[in-house]
Amino acid sequence: MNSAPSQIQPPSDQAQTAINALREEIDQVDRELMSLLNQRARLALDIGRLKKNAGLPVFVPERESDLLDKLAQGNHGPLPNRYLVSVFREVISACRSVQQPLKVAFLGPEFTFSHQAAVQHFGSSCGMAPQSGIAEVFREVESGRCQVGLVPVENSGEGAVGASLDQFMTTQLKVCGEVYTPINHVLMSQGDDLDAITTVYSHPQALAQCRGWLTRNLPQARVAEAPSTAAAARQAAETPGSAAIGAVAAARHHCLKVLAEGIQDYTYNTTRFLVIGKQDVPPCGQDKTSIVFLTAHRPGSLYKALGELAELGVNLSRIESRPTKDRPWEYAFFVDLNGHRQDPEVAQALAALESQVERLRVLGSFPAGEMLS
Ligand SMILES: O=C(O)C(=O)C[C@]1(C(=O)O)C=C[C@@H](O)C=C1
Repeated sequence: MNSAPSQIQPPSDQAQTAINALREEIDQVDRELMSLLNQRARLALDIGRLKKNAGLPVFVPERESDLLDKLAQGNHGPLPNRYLVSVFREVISACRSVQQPLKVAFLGPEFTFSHQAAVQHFGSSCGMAPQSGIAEVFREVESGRCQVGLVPVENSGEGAVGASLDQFMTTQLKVCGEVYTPINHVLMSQGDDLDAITTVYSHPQALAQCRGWLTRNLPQARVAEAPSTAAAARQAAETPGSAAIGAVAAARHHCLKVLAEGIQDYTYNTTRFLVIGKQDVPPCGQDKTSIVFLTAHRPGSLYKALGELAELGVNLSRIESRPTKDRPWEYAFFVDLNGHRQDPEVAQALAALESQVERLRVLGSFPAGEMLS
């Protein structure tokens, strides 16, 4: 894999002069941006003082979502919306932090895809609080030690994350956001020779997602399960002749070489996370609502329940069943629907649904996440 360093020819004097002139213009733009960013931070500080006096939370998901939507709609390039939105997420993150740093609980350790999702959504000017399990993420937010948490709820290939659904059955926390994170697995190692790799470490789910690639490209290697993709990266950094599968951030953190990227068997491999917190989020116009309900053990009860939503033209984006645990062979149904609980047709549908089911809880209405690919 070693290739000779390419010979970079020095630019002509004319090209160098033009580059220098453009760099001076960039310096000027950067000075203006800095001044504007500080002006924006001062405005955020003013808002922060007013919110504090009124007892309002620093984090306002619907405003952040609306602001990013408006910027994306008004953007005429050349920066693609994806890049523009991630720059502004960082700007908002910094302006939020000058008011009060947000503490985010997520399923740790650092440099896993959950960590990546937390940074993607909240920006890097936050206190990141990695937890040892999904239940611990809920406890951190319930106790107030963290204002928000982020938990995985489903993967495009592997389906539902049961441990998160179980927590939603009993918690009083609300869903206040949604994040889609592309899971782009890389193979990382100290060396750069694929043939010399004898062991590949990773989390069982990551190994399962890359099984086909491993069979084709590393038939000689044994696979070894690790508690997380980040732990696998650490193990690869400590074990010569081994490799790990995980996020590129873990490779960077452990100074490992990325030998192959996007090695998951299905190119569309995305995990959906939910943001949990204590606040009710008002509508932003692009909302979803998560609910959970139990139906009576009678023929047609689920059919009737869903019929109420269909009658009012409410679109469902997901339905999932999960054993209730307290009564054997009884199930809770998790449904996500388009719209906010305050939208008249959603409010009407939820009231009608309530009359058909044994127990209904609205987990929260929140700005719909953007599906990145
Ligand atoms: O609008 C607010 O409430 C702000 O505090 C400003 C701001 C921003 O930077 O735009 C920061 C944090 C909030 O979550 C939403 C928006």
